[in-house]
Amino acid sequence: MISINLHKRIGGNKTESHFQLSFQSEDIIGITGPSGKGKTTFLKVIAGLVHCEKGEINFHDAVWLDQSSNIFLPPQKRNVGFIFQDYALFPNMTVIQNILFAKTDAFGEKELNKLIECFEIKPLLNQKVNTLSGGQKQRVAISRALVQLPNILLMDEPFSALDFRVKQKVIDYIKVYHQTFKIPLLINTHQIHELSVLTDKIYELNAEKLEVLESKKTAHHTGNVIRIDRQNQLMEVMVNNVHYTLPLKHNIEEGDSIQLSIE
Ligand SMILES: Nc1ncnc2c1ncn2[C@@H]1O[C@H](COP(=O)(O)OP(=O)(O)OP(=O)(O)O)[C@@H](O)[C@H]1O
Repeated sequence: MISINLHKRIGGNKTESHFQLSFQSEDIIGITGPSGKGKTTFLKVIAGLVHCEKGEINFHDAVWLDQSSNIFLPPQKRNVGFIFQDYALFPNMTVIQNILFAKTDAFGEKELNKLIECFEIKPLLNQKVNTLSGGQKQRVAISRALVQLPNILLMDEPFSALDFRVKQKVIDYIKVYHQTFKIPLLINTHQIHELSVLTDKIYELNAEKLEVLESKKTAHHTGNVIRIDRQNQLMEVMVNNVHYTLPLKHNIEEGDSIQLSIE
């Protein structure tokens, strides 16, 4: 069990925001909410990059943070994978140098080749990162975090620069990666439909606290099919103002209502 309980003043706020959640290694957690409420800041506190006013982080049996006992495990000992909004790649290194810098031996060559293939970065491997487009940089940043096999993967708007087709491939890869390595994922995004295809639970950081927005374990709804992508055999379904991207079912047309049970 991973339990996080943090209090921090965000921006110039006088009151502290409260960020509290618990989850298992098998979980993928989504966090959404209005801009500037502190989603990125709280991810940085979990990584140990930013301090908070008050709080505890228990990672299974290890205490990463306990302000009341002056316990603060430094970032390098937490082995956190962080995908930053601005990618934070080494600009003068090539793509493969960036990836190999982070890669752990436990992430084998075969797995690396599969990732390179799936993320479509093979032609870019020997290019300097500062010559890449935003979407290409983002794929490298995700790759670099994945090959690290971190204790937890913190992803800040990880798919924002990817086109629809590549995004589906990356999301599918991450689902399998998560099932294989059982690394918990915390994903910040405004693109809530991206979260819905991946996450077990979605929280919203709003009004200075974190609230459950959706839990897949209880989601059984009627949805409207708002878009069909026949090329990739996907359909976009809207349920209670949340978008889901799902495999296309037979005989479904745009505008249809369908029953959606998500486990
Ligand atoms: N390095 C910094 N120095 C000072 N203030 C900062 C810094 N980074 C962020 N802030 C402030 O902290 C507040 C929260 O920012 P944060 O990036 O955590 O919000 P967010 O919810 O992730 O926003 P977004 O959804 O736009 O990414 C904002 O008011 C921002 O101006």
